[in-house]
Amino acid sequence: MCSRRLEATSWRSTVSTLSYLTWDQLNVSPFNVVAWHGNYTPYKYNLENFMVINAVAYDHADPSIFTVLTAKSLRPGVAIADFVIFPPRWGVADKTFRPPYYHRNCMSEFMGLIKGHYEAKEGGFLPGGGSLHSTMTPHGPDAECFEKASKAKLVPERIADGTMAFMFESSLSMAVTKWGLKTSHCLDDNYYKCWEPLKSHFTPNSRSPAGPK
Ligand SMILES: O=C(O)Cc1cc(O)ccc1O
Ligand SMILES: [Fe+2]
Repeated sequence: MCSRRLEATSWRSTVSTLSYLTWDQLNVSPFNVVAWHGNYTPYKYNLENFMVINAVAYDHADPSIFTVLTAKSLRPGVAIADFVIFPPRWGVADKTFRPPYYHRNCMSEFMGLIKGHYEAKEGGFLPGGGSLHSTMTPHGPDAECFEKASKAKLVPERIADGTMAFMFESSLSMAVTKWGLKTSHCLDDNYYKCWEPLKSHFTPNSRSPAGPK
C-alpha cells in the first residue's frame, strides 16, 4: 500500500487548488443511468463508519494507513490509486510534529474537502474545494498550521472534528481539464501564498536533547 518508495518517473510539478461543482449543480448523477457495465454497481458508503488506525507512540504515519479503497496495479505495493480519508480522530503521538510533514513524493495527490476544516490548511481550503499536488511537488501545511503545531503541547487532542477530507493518491500523473483551469473560473491563483509567511527555523548545529528511542 505504501507506494512512496517508487522512483520518480516524472518531474512535472503542479500545485493548484480549485473548487468543484456538486452533482446537483452539474445537474447529473452517477445513479441516473440506464445500466452499469458488467459487475460495476453504484454504491453509497458512509465514510464516518470507516475505522482508521494511527500512531500511538511517536512519528507521523504515512497517510496510506487511512486507505479506504485501493486500485492495485501490476506492480506489488504500487497502487494505481488509493482512496484515503482524514476523518475525526485522536492525535496522541509524542516527540512529533503532528500535522502532515513537508514532503514531496512520487505519487500525485488529489485532495478534496467534503466538510469542515482540513487540519493542515484550516482557512485556505474550503468545502467543495480540491487541490492537486503532482508527482514530486513539494507541499505541506500552511504557515499558520506550522507555527501553531510547532508550539503546541503534545497532549492528546481531537483532530478534524466535524471534518471529512479525502485524497486520491496515484502513481500516475493527473491533468486538470481546460474546464477546470479556465472555463470554470474556479482556480485559486493564490494557493501558493499559504506558504509565503513560513519562516526559516533551520539551525544546523542544534541537537535534540532526547530524541525518540
Ligand atoms: O499533503 C497532504 O496534505 C496529504 C498528506 C497528509 C499526511 O498526513 C501525510 C502526507 C500527505 O501527503
Ligand atoms: Fe501530500
